[in-house]
Amino acid sequence: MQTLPKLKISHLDKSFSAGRSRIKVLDDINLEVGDNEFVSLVGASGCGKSTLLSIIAGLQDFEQGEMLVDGTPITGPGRDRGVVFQSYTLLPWLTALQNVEFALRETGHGAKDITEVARQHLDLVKLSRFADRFPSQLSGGMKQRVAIARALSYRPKMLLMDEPFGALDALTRGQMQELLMQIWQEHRLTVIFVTHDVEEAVYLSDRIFVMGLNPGRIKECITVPSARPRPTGIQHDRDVLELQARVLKSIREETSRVEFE
Ligand SMILES: Nc1ncnc2c1ncn2[C@@H]1O[C@H](COP(=O)(O)OP(=O)(O)OP(=O)(O)O)[C@@H](O)[C@H]1O
Repeated sequence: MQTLPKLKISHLDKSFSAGRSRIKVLDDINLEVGDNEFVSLVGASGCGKSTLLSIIAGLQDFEQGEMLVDGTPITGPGRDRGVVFQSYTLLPWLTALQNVEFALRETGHGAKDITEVARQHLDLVKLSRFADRFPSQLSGGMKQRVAIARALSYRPKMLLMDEPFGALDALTRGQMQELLMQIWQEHRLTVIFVTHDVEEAVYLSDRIFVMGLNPGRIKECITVPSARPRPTGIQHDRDVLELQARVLKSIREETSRVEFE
C-alpha cells in the first residue's frame, strides 16, 4: 500500500492584483512532502517562497489547484501546522513563558496544564532559565527559540519556517540549526523551511525544491544524500560543497535567464 504524503500540492496557481491587472506569482506548483521529511524551498528573491509557505500555512488563498494535508484539503490556518517567521512575532508585553502560554489558549487545556506544557516547550528549546524574561531582555536567538517553542507547543505535525534564522549572526545561526535538527529528529516532524542560504538548506534538508522566477514555479528538486545525524562541520566536506554549488548554480541560472529576457 502506498503511504499518503503529508502534504500534496497539485497544479497550484496564485496571482496578486497590480492595479487593474493581475500578476501570476506562482504557476502550476506541484510537490509532495513525506511524513517526517525535512524539505527546503530556495530560489531568487521574489520567486514566491514566502507566498507558497503562507499558502501552506493557510494564511493566503490561491486560485487554482489543490492542496492536501494528510489527504484533506486545507481551508485555512490550523493547529496541525506551526509557523515560525524571520521576525520573532513575540508579544512584547508578555514574558517568554506567557508568550508560549498565549498560543495554548483555546486548546482545551486547563490553566495549570497550559503552564506545564509551555514550560516543557521552553525546556525543549533550552530556555527554562529565561522563562520570566520579556522579549526585549532576550537575544535574537533566544527570541527565535521562544517562537519555536510557541509553534511546537500545540504539537503540530508540520512546522513551516520562513527564514527563521535569517536575522541571526553566524554562530547563533549554527547553534539554532543544530537545535532544530535535534528537535526534528526527536519529535519526527515534517518541516518545510524557506531559506536564502544554500549551505543551510543542504545541511538541514532531505530534499531541496529550487524555485524558478517570473512566474514562481518548482524548477527542480534536489535530494541531499548525506546520512543522518549529520555532524557539525559536514558543510565543508567535498561532496557537500559540490551539492551546494549545484543548488547555487540552479538558482543563478534562473536569475540570469530572467535578466536577459
Ligand atoms: N500581498 C502582495 N500583493 C502583491 N504582490 C505581492 C504580495 N505579496 C508578495 N507579492 C509579490 O509576489 C512575488 C513573490 O513574493 P514572495 O515574498 O513570496 O517571494 P520570496 O521568494 O519569498 O522573496 P524573498 O526571498 O525576497 O523573501 C513578489 O514579486 C512580490 O512582490
